[in-house]
Amino acid sequence: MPPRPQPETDLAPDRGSAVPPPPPAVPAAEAAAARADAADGRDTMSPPSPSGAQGADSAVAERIDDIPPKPPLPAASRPPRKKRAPRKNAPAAPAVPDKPEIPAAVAAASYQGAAQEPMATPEPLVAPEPEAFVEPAPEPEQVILPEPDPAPVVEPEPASEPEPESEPEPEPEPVVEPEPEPEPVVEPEPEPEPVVVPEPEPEPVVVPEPEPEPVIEPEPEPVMDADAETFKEPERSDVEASDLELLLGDGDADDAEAVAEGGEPAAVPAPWHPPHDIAGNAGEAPALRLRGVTKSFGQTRAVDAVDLEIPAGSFYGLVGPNGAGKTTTLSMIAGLLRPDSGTVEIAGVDLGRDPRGAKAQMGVLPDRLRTFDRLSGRQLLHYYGVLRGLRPAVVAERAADLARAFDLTSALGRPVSDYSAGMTKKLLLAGAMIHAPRLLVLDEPFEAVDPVSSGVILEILSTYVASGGTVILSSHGMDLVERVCDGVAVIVAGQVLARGTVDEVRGDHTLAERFVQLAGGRSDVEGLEWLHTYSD
Ligand SMILES: Nc1ncnc2c1ncn2[C@@H]1O[C@H](COP(=O)(O)OP(=O)(O)OP(=O)(O)O)[C@@H](O)[C@H]1O
Repeated sequence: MPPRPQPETDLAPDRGSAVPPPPPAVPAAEAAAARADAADGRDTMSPPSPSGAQGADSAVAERIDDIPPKPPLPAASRPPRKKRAPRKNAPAAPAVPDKPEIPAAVAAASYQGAAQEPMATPEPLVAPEPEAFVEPAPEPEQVILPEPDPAPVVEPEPASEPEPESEPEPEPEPVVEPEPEPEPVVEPEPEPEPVVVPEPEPEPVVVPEPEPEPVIEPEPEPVMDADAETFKEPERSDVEASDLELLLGDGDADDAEAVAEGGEPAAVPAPWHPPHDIAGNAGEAPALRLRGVTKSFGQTRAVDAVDLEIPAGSFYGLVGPNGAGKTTTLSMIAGLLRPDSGTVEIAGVDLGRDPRGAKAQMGVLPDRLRTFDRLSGRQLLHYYGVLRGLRPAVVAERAADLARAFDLTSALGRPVSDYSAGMTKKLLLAGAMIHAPRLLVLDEPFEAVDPVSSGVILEILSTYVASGGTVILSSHGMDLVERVCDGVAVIVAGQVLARGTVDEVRGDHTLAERFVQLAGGRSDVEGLEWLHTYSD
């Protein structure tokens, strides 16, 4: 060990009373490390053991054994022991000679001096004179002498003094112990559990089939109890809502607009002489009768004085080129549009005068599949049925039957927005049928529907017609119309150019050929030669 300047003055008087053998010289680096440990308050004064630093650790471990066991801590929350880590790297142990036990007070005093003059030690190491080494050794013993027991026998007591040395060390550890205690409070890592719990939430989102009732109950009121004026509300709000409510309620969109603007609620019936398109029972009101129905959009006359009479139990087709006025005509039949002039009767009930009574006898598949598509298929069918005044149990039973017929059973729990176009069309067709109306008004019911489903729909409709129901549909499928319909009307530019039974209309041609004749033939395709030049 290097000479320690501070103890020299204190130990001079008693020097020689007990002089231990001089310790061997210590390399400068090790001595500096030892002093660094001393400056940190570490136990470098304890006699070096054969194992060096490990011996010091074992001594500390023995002291730790006297401390009551700590509660187990989670690895993550256990604080790092900063004071132990450097001790493992303490290099002084191997070369430090044996030293006598030194009381803690002396050690503290001597290391205080060392800490005050840390840079003075290297110089004595450069000149390792034996005299300098003799001085430090007696230092501890002569410090003991001033104490009550001068006899060297008392020196063993210093052996008991190390105990106080060991006491202060455990002190920091008890300080460490309380620290972990609060951490166990942090342990409640049950936090991840509540995080895991929310995962099941998506399931209740998928289950929301009890929702239909709360969703449906509020809205039927304005519809079922409505008179013509109440339809101003759906007009103001939502196009989709108004479509469905108008299909089921008392008025139509134009009624609402007219009433809101202070105009007349319905068109004045025009004089009309019924053309009997197809044979019906004498004296029985036709399922559908149009008299001079006209509708214009600005300068465009979409429907121009259309007359139709369709007996009950008919399967009737409305055909025509794009923009001919088919959808406009069907919309006026359904009550979605109010004619500019003319009248619409459903089973003898004037739609303009008694929209509620007329609509109660109709089921409508509108052209655009606008609906409440955030509902599931089952919810939407429930909505349709309850709005029609059916009891929920009846609705559920019929919905299951229709879904089975249209191969939608597995899709009933899914939102309608996720349906394909064909699935949506079949679902809305089921909704149009759920209240068993006398008349079905279907705008292109087979569009986007696969052949299998088309066959199913045709079978259902044929059975429906055979039992007395009436169907009027629009379609571009001439073959289909020719095959399944009893009567047909060809409408071009808003006017009916031909009507009657299918045989009457097609004559000696196919219905497609007759359609082309009436619609004006093929358009001019000249001038498109550039299409064959290919830009690449
Ligand atoms: N809301 C509207 N506003 C303005 N014009 C309209 C409106 N609805 C339809 N029309 C016009 O009325 C005419 C008839 O349209 P409609 O939809 O009834 O034809 P369509 O026979 O059903 O055609 P498609 O076979 O293509 O469905 C077209 O000229 C169309 O542009």
